[in-house]
Amino acid sequence: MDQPPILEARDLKAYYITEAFGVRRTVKAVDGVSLAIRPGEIYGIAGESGCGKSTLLKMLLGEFEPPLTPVEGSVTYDFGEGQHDALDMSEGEVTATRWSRVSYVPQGSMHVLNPVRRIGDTFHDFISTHQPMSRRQTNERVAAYLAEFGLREGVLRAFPHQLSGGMRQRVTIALATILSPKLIFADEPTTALDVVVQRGVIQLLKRIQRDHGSTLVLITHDMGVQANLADRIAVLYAGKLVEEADTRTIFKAPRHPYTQHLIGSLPTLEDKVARVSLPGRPPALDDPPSGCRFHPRCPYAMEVCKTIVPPLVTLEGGHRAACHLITGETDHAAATSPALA
Ligand SMILES: Nc1ncnc2c1ncn2[C@@H]1O[C@H](COP(=O)(O)OP(=O)(O)OP(=O)(O)O)[C@@H](O)[C@H]1O
Repeated sequence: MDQPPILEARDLKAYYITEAFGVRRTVKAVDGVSLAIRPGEIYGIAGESGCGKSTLLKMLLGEFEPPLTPVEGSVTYDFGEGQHDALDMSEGEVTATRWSRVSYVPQGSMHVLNPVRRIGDTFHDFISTHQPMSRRQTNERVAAYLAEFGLREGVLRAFPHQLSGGMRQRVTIALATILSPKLIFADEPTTALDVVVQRGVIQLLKRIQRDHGSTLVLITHDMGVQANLADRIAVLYAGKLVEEADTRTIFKAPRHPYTQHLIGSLPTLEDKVARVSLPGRPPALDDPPSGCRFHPRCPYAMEVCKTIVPPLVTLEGGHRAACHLITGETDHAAATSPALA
């Protein structure tokens, strides 16, 4: 029997709700997202900047504060002992869960590494809040763990600014994974690193996921990184999940025009000239386009796309996509199916 999902979001709506000078503004950054992440998989969340990836991450982590407000739906974790509500954890549950069960590799290592503390002190503070340990014990444990990441013991005595960007990112990943969490979120873990260092970080994440048997949720706009790491990919556009499938299907047979665009804009070795990107940008989400939110940029937009939101339909092999081109096809197939005649 299939294991239950380790993380599940059902019809999740999370909006930034602000009020200034009596004017209320609602930014629908996550608008009706449902997804289920299986234990042990690498699940990629893709989409251009402004599509709602970071907002979705905050909700999946259960770490949000006003103006971001959960409006509808649910997020649940299941670590094998039944479901927990991720959006309504007590302070005690947050402390027990964060880092030891659910951890997070943030965008930019400087967010978690205190610039005026040595790396060893940061690790000690961090580990001792979860597991009482002497300074010597933490140093030994951390040195052994850092060695697996190709980092020398001397790193423990260094300040963050004394390390290269790639070393800092490896230290951040070590910090997020030393307690063997079951669920790891990584937010743009390779952005801002050069290509060679990127490759090292990708291999490192793969190895951790394999060795610890953890589940990795990878948030990145970079489809090249998604292709290298993810088992399945969800594509977000303007706060909505527009397509989800295993990585091979996403790259070989994408059904949503937005996914086709994301993949089509990836350079290949055969390219002699730069690829042309799709004009326009994701819309502002306080007043998103009616109907399909992608219709103003879609090369195949039809009348129906301007008014009716396409449903997310399930295709062969659990592939899901939300596009009227597909719904039109399936309606047509149903209408002409001899079984239904
Ligand atoms: N604090 C905020 N108040 C109001 N709107 C916000 C706030 N933070 C983000 N938004 C809006 O929410 C939408 C989704 O933003 P989000 O940062 O989640 O997207 P993203 O895909 O992660 O992009 P990026 O990669 O640039 O972070 C955008 O339209 C953004 O302008």
